[in-house]
Parts: sequence; structure tokens; C-alpha cells
Amino acid sequence: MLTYEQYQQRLVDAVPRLPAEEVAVTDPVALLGRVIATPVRSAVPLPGFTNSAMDGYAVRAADIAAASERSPVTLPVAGDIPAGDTRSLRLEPGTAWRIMTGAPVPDGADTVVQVELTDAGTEQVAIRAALPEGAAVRHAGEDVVAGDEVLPAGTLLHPRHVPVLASAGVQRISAIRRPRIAIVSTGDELVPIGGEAGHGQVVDSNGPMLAALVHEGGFELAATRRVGDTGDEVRAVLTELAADADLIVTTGGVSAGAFEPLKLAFEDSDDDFDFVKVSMQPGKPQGFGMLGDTPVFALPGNPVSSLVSFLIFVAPAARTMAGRSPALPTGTARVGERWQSPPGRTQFARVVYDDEGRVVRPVGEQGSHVLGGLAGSQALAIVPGDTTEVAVGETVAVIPLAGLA
Ligand SMILES: Nc1nc2c(c(=O)[nH]1)N[C@H]1C(S)=C(S)[C@@H](COP(=O)(O)OP(=O)(O)OC[C@H]3O[C@@H](n4cnc5c(N)ncnc54)[C@H](O)[C@@H]3O)O[C@H]1N2
Ligand code: MOO
Repeated sequence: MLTYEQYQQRLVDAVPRLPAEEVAVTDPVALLGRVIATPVRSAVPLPGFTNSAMDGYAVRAADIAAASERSPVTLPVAGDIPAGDTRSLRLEPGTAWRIMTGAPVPDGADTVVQVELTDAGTEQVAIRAALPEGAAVRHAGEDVVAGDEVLPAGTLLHPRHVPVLASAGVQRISAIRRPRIAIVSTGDELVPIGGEAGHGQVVDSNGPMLAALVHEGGFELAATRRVGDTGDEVRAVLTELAADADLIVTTGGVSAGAFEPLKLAFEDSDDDFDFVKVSMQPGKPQGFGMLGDTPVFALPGNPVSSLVSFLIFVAPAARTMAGRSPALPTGTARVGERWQSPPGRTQFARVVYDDEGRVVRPVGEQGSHVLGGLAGSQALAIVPGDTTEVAVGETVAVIPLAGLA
């Protein structure tokens, strides 16, 4: 049996890297989660013009050098400069302009006195403090000089990158698209979400769960489909989806039963498709192959197995396709309550944190079909295959189940 690390690496190596494309910056929300392929340089300096950091008065520091609480310096006020004022103004020595935060500092002024240090006059202003030259002035280009690299290649676009991207005076950037993932639930027993499951039937919960994981992982949903347990039907649907999707995920039909549709579709075909057993619990039976250029991940049908398989195999491969690092964010935690782990298989145990988020304990029954325990969990603890008993006080690696992107 393969270890999950070996199989994960095999998949990461096998998937294609998606090409970069030119995209407009006008909808930055649509760019979140995409990786920049070529560095973004600013076409403009930032700030674009020298402006005030305070509401107050633009002056020359030399003119207020003698000002103090006891003996304020009074200067005539030439007028108001609100934010958005596009005039090119000058400050005459021995005068002041009333100025607002973000408004252009007039030529000749080198300092802004915040209004709290004055009498707030409009015709003339009494200034009660001397200030060093440059106080409350934000100089053109002090943040970014035109031509500076503001976002290096490889940046995964996040809300914190949006302000500089919006302000850099560039119209288009080169970025890799988020993989478009199609999801196919297999099984004659499945009824669609919203439908009623009769005796022998179950609601297709994997399809919606995987669609939610696609969204949470920072990928795009290409399609969701349900197919019955025949190899021909599975083949036809996958072939159709491969024309549009970057990656296909199927669930069910990969174990040892008499009607395993993924195996029926691919096991004895000429396609490059492998079914393997991975020493992990849940998630032991796995399949992977390429339909043309489109990788197909055949995950086991048990819902918890499907979720774990998506996180451990699909997400790292899809992140790699998108130019991101394969590994999901992980952490460590201390064990607060003992539990057992199957011998010889890495266990991905459903756990919850204590109030401080440092200690975990198992939650619910650990069977691969247990939906309630899954819902109640906050993280997966990774227990190595040579551990059969996880003892209180040990440290375990954990994958938090929130914030997967
Ligand atoms: N003889 C053996 N039987 C099984 C083995 C084995 O090694 N030998 N492995 C077991 C393990 S481990 C797993 S995991 C499952 C994997 O089964 P399949 O991938 O073939 O999945 P199915 O048989 O189609 O379904 C399993 C289970 O999950 C339910 N299911 C399937 N799809 C959905 C869905 N979309 N939404 C909700 N629930 C779904 C299905 O009804 C079954 O209960 O095989 C074991 N058996
Ligand atoms: O691998 Mo199965 O997922 O153990 O239940």
C-alpha cells in the first residue's frame, strides 16, 4: 500500500500547470485566489502628489518656529484646499492655507499643523506649536516610485493586495486562473439534494459537499452531475465534462463491489487510469487518471472519506495547477483525550479544539459514514500509521477545517 504522502506527491507531479492569461484589474474580487504570473510594476508614484496627513493648515515650518502655547503665531489664511482640489496652488511666505486630509499641499508649504494645535480660524489662524519641517506631509512617491515592483510573480491575490493593484495605474495583469472543477457523484442509490430518500436510497450529499469544498478551497465549480452505476454512463459523462473542466472529481465506485462504475469504466481500458489502496483511514481506495489533459480524481463514496480525500489529494493537486503551494495550512495541537487509531494506516481523525484552540479531543464516532461527527468537528488530526493509541499530552499535526483557502 502507498502512504498518503507518496500518493499525494504522485498526483501533484501528474497534474498539468495551468497557463497564465491577461486579465483586467477592474474586478479585483474576481481575481482573489489567483496567482500573479509576471511581476506587477506601478506605472505611477504613490502617493501620486504631495498631500496632507491631517486636517489643519499648510505652512512653512520656518514661519511658525517661534510659536508656543503662551505666544501663538498668527498667519493670514489664503483659503481652503479640500480633498479633490485639482488647482495648482502656492503658499506665500508668512501665510497659511486651510487644508484637509488627502488634499494637495501647495507649493512652498513644507508642514501641516493639525487643527487641534490652532484656534481653527478661517480669516487668520493662531498656531500654538512649532513643528519640524515635513510634519503631517505625505510626499509624492514616498510609498512607491513609478516603475517599482509592487506585487512579485507568485503572489496569491488576497484582499490586502487590492489597494496597490487598484492604484498602480495598470489596466491588466497576467494571472493563472483558478482551476475549474467538475464534480460527479456516482451511485444508483442517490437522489438529488432536496429529494426524499426512499428505502435503499440516500441523498447525494457528496456532490454538494465537494462543491462547497471547491468554493472554500479557492477553486471554481465547473459542473455538478449525478450518474448511475454503469461504466458506459460514467465514461460518457466524464468525456463530456473533460472538454470544459480543468479537473474532475468523482465519488463512489472505487472499492471491491460487483458494480463499481469507475472501475468498470476505466480499470481494463487503454486509458492511463490507476486504482490504488492508500494506507489511510478514511480514504483507502483511490483512483486517478488523465482523460486527455484533464485529471480525474476518483474518490471513495463514503462522505467522510470523500471529504478527507478532497483535502489530502485533490486540493494539493488543484493548488499546484493554480501555481500555489500544494500544502494546505496545517498546525499542531496537544491531545486532551485519548483515542485509538487503526494499525498500519494514517488516521485522519475528526477532532474539536478546546476554548483556547490548542488542545484537541476526538468528536463523534470515527466511521467513514458518520455525518454528525463530521459536522461537529473543527479539524482533522493526522495520526501516523505506527500509532494505535493517541495518548493525552502528545502533539499531533492538525488540518483546520475552516479557512481552507
Ligand atoms: N469488500 C470491500 N468492501 C469495501 C472496501 C474494501 O476494501 N473491500 N473498502 C471500503 C472503504 S474503506 C470505502 S471508503 C468504501 C468506498 O466505496 P466506494 O468508493 O466504492 O463507494 P460506494 O460503494 O459507491 O459508496 C460507499 C458508501 O457511500 C455512500 N455514498 C456514495 N456516494 C454518495 C454520495 N454522493 N452522497 C452520499 N453518500 C454516498 C454509499 O451509499 C455507500 O454507503 O468501500 C468500502 N467497502
Ligand atoms: O477508506 Mo474507507 O474511506 O476507510 O472508509
